[in-house]
Parts: sequence; C-alpha cells; structure tokens
Amino acid sequence: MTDATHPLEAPENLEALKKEAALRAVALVQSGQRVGLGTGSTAKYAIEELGRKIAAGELSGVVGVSTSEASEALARAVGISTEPLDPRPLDIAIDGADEIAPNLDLVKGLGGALVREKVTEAQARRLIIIADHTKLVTRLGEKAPLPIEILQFGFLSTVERLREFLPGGRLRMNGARNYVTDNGNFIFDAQLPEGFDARELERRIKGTLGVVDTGLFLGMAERAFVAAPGGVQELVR
Ligand SMILES: O=C[C@H](O)[C@H](O)[C@H](O)COP(=O)(O)O
Repeated sequence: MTDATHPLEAPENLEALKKEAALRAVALVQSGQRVGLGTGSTAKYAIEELGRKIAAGELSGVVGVSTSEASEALARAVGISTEPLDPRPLDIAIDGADEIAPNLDLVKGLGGALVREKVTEAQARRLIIIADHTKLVTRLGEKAPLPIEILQFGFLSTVERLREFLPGGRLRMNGARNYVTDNGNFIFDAQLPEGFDARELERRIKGTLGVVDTGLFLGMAERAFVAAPGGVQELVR
C-alpha cells in the first residue's frame, strides 16, 4: 500500500490553501466598508491581504472591527484603521471556522475568540467563512469539540451543570493553568452527542447559569470559501 495523502494536504500546503480561501473573501470587500476582522490562522491571511490592498491603494476608507486582541494587533501592524464595535452594522465580516456543516452552520472558538466573534459577526450584513477543506463535516461535532465560554466565578459549578447533559468534555488549559479568553473567562470544550438538534442544544447551553456563549454559529454564515487541492469551492447557504 502506498501513502494516499495528497501532497497538498501536508501542513505547509494547508497554509497555502487557507491563504487562497482568504484572498477570495477579501476580493468581496469594497472601499469605504466596515469590515469585521476574524481571528485565527486563516483569518490572519485575510487581515494581511486587506492590509496589502489598502497599502497598494486598491481599497480606501476601509475600517476594521476586530474580534480579538490578536487580530487588533495584526490589523494595526498591517495598516488597517480600526474602530471598536458600535451599534452600526458591519458591511461584511471574514472569519475562519473549526467545523463547517453542509448548511453552513459552524463550530468556532478553538482559538478562544468565540464570544467577540459572535457579538461582532451578528452585526455583519454578510459573514464570509474561509477555511481549508479539512474543516468540512457532515455533522457538527464530528471532528472538533464545542467551545463554551463560561464565567470564572463559580466555574466548577457551571461545568457540573453542563456535564448533566454534555458528559465528557474538559476545561481548556494553557499549560498548567486554565485558558483565559480576552474577556477574562474560561472555556469548557464539550463533546457533542450524535443526533442532537443544534438549535435546541444552543438554547439549553445558553440557558445554563454561568455560561457566556457557545461556539455554535447557526444560520449566520452567508457563504464559505473552502480551499482544497483541486481549487477553492464556494458554498452558499
Ligand atoms: O476562536 C477562534 C476562531 O473561531 C477561529 O476562527 C477558528 O478557531 C478557526 O481558526 P483557524 O483558522 O486557525 O483554524
């Protein structure tokens, strides 16, 4: 038997695929738009491309709204003017995802930015997802855990309440310490059961005392650019 792994699936080539997807999404941004800047290793390519286009004079008057401290720092470094989120809608937001279901429901938050992403992207007229093909799943929970942001205060009680209907899962660690989000909260990475109803589960998790929000992004994404060795696939909800 030979090793069937396609050369473009080697980690270094996945980076090239992520970048290709990012470029397709940034091509949708127009001058004068307010743009939600996602978080993670794929969104990074989009922020860099946006900065490049602004520097090259291909775009002007673009304002970024960042979904994390890391994206804010990168945006500034590449010359994108940024503003904090305010009640005005964003024209477009571009972000990665950890899992993409066929109907473009998503799991997000392995990078810890789920709450700021959700709050920001809920205000976007268009949410464009960028990813390599390894993020495609037939059902959410197939490959990734579901990140749930919880308050530090009383976190052990919150975890116990969550485990009543989401057994397994674990508190996210950063070395020997609990992982802390930009909002000063902890993350519980839950194992999703098979055959669950995503909307019902979202409602139940968010109704659990101590929970801030979940990494389920349901009915939010307009389209996804998913890069595979054969090219970039455009998926529309
Ligand atoms: O919290 C992180 C975000 O939800 C990211 O968009 C997600 O984890 C995907 O990140 P990456 O593009 O690095 O796989």
